[in-house]
Amino acid sequence: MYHLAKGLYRLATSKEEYSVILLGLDNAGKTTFHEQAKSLFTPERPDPKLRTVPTVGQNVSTLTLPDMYLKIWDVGGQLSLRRLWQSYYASCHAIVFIIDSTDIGDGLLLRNGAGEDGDEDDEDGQVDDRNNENSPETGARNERRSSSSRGHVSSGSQHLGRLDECRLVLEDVLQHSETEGVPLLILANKQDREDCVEVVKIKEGLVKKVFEGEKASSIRDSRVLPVSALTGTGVSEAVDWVRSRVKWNKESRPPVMR
Ligand SMILES: Nc1nc2c(ncn2[C@@H]2O[C@H](COP(=O)(O)OP(=O)(O)OP(=O)(O)O)[C@@H](O)[C@H]2O)c(=O)[nH]1
Ligand SMILES: [Mg+2]
Repeated sequence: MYHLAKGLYRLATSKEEYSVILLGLDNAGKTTFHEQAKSLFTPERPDPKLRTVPTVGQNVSTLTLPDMYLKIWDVGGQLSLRRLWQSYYASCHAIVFIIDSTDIGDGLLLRNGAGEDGDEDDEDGQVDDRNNENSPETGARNERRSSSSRGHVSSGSQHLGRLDECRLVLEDVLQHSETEGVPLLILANKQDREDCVEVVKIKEGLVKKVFEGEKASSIRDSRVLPVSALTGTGVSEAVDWVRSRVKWNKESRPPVMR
């Protein structure tokens, strides 16, 4: 009787737990996004720690949502750390791939096919609180970006960014057999900055090309959203997208009960 009651109690109080991995090049804003998500969705509601350092290893937290726990794995994006990502693929329920929209070279995206005026996608409206003057992206941080950006290309005064590196890394993630069918959210981060590339250009010039190369059999839920992890704009919407897509995909990737 005791065991039955205990079992029923557990059933009534337990929730599904899903896991999501944050991927992207170093300096993309994964840890900043993670901090904002924790601040919004953990019971303690801690202030986000926005002075980040490059992640070596992993940061983990569990968000408490009304209908599930969402475990976040924030891993390091530096080149030497990317080989560790694959150890998370089999157990993750969604992938959030974060792009630094100020470091993928506007010029290159346009040459790769996205029109200047692009077809605006109403669904994915731009984040409109651009406050570059107040941007805490300091000189020191920019230094960090230059030194860690192995794929960073510049030609004269033109900053061509890390578009190719970003594309290759994303392709590599999606080609891995263990990520097949896993919902993918691509976040065009740093949309608060004046020099960011608009989400429509990122979709046309980068994401579309990556998907064209995907195996025809690999059907996955995907979405591109503009965010500013630093200001927090779009973070809640991003978490909500993940929440709905992992549930949708639960027959393929069942949750664990907690
Ligand atoms: N302006 C602006 N800066 C941002 C934004 N998100 C992150 N940053 C800055 O970008 C830098 C890198 O952010 P992190 O969150 O540490 O980047 P990361 O992807 O975790 O980097 P690794 O751990 O090395 O892989 C920091 O200086 C952040 O303040 C954003 O939305 N807007
Ligand atoms: Mg980090």
